[in-house]
Amino acid sequence: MARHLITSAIPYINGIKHLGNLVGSQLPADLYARYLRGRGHEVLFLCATDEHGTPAELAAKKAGKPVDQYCAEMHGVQAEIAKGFRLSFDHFGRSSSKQNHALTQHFAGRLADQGLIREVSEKQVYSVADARFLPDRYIEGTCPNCGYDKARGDQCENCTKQLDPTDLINPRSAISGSTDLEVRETKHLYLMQSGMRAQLNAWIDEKTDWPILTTSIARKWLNDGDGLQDRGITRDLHWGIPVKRGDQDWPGMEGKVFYVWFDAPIEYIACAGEWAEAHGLGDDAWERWWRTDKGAEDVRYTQFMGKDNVPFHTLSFPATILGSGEPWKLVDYIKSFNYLNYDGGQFSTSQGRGVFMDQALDILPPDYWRWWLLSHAPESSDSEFTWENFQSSVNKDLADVLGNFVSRVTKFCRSKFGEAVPEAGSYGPEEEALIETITARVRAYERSMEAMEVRKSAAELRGIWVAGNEYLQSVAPWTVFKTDPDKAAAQIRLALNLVRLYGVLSAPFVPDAAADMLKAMQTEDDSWPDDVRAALGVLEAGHAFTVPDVAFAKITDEQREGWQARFSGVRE
Ligand SMILES: Nc1ncnc2c1ncn2[C@@H]1O[C@H](COP(=O)(O)OP(=O)(O)OP(=O)(O)O)[C@@H](O)[C@H]1O
Ligand SMILES: [Zn+2]
Repeated sequence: MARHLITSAIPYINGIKHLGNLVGSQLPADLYARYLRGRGHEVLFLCATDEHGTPAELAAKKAGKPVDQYCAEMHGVQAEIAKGFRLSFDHFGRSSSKQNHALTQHFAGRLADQGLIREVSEKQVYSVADARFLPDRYIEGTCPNCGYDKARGDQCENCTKQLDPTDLINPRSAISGSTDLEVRETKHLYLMQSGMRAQLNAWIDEKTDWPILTTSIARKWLNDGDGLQDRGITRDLHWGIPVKRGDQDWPGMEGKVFYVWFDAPIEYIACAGEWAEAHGLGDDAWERWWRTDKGAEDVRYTQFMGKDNVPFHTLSFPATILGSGEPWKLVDYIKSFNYLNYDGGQFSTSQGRGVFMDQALDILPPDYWRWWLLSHAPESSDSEFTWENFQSSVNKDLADVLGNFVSRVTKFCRSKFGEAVPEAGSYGPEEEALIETITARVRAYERSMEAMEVRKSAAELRGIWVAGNEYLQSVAPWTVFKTDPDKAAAQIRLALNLVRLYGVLSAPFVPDAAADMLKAMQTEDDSWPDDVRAALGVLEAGHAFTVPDVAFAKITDEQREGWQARFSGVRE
């Protein structure tokens, strides 16, 4: 038994996530966590909401709520939807937790002690009417490039040009509209990442088994142009973690908070602390996952994320950890994803384009989405969601192959032998061949899952389902029954055991259907088939079962067309 720490990129708080976000982080992390638990490993699977920064403040303002209340509510919404998708987090935390406040301040203090923080004096726009500095999105004005009059301080949405707030013509406060603005000096802390370039390069070079997507993005940021740059870790904002040096005040930094990119990954650690607290456990319970001096040497830590998050996880967060000089656990494997696109364009939260997690659950149960998304995960390149593909994959794989197998076997048995595993007959060459095929396929499935090759794992699992169907098709117990009922009984005995096996193997992908299969087989034995032959004998003659309800209804053309129309515009 090994110990696995698994984290998914933490979703930003300002809205409900779309299916791209889901398949790019939380869902494959859940697949892996469920698989490893199924194999008997000890797993701690963590996720949280990423709550600080200007977008959260602005979204709260738009909703007419105080930002802390807005974040608490949105955390509740995201937690509920995560449950709806059966995401099996051991804890779903919040980057605004007291644990993250303390740890973020602790890391900043350590980095300063190690000489890795410097103070920088910058010019920033200050609003006299609002009595505050106005970072990026808080300031609007006319774009110097294209003349668009609602350009933001960080970027013009019209011409996409990256801007500095001081570039804007006729700038005004996005909070009050005031034009009583002036440029003032303000001091910020910078993390001296540039000095850690060689150390980070050497660390990335060790990671020969990481996805190319991960290491190529890391190397680009490390080495392109002037190479990895120092980065500001503080902001002139109200909402965030107050700047402190450990538990001490930081002279000159009064009223400032840490920049969200700095505190968000530290939440991976803090979340373990939240988990321990939620379970009434002490510090040693979470430290044995995170501190190599306190029991975490044998932990394997895997992170899941979309490609835009890779630089922070390969460089900035490791710089924080390594720079602290303390024995914190470093990530062992980063599984990154390309993007899932939506029907000829991109998913977009800001534009409300695509299907969002709450809407998806509104129209179909989680297994349908989980299966399609995972079996089409954007691994080697971007992939695309289309309603046609969704309909045909779900109907073929889940209804025609898996659902049909379960239903045919159980119904046939009920009508010919009754609702218990039949006793007569013995296995012949076809059964032996099937056991061999399934054994080989289960081993291949395990290899793909261990390598976190999501699409390949889905294909292997589908292959295991197909093998059962092909067996049934070729031995045709319904025909055999007429001349040799004992032989048909043996065939059905094996097939019923396959239903249980499918329940065990399919659980990481389609947990609800898997649970239904085990329930119908009236067994709680969900142990992993290390020995497939033995696993196919778990349900002995006489063991009672029930015929499950239709596990997967087919998606009709009418449904598809309706959803296609409903999700073609933008979310209001
Ligand atoms: N279209 C996509 N396909 C796959 N993964 C995605 C996609 N868009 C975002 N992600 C990933 O989803 C995870 C959660 O994203 P986050 O909440 O930070 O939103 P985001 O990256 O700002 O996305 P968006 O801009 O669409 O809201 C991140 O790991 C991100 O890389
Ligand atoms: Zn412009």
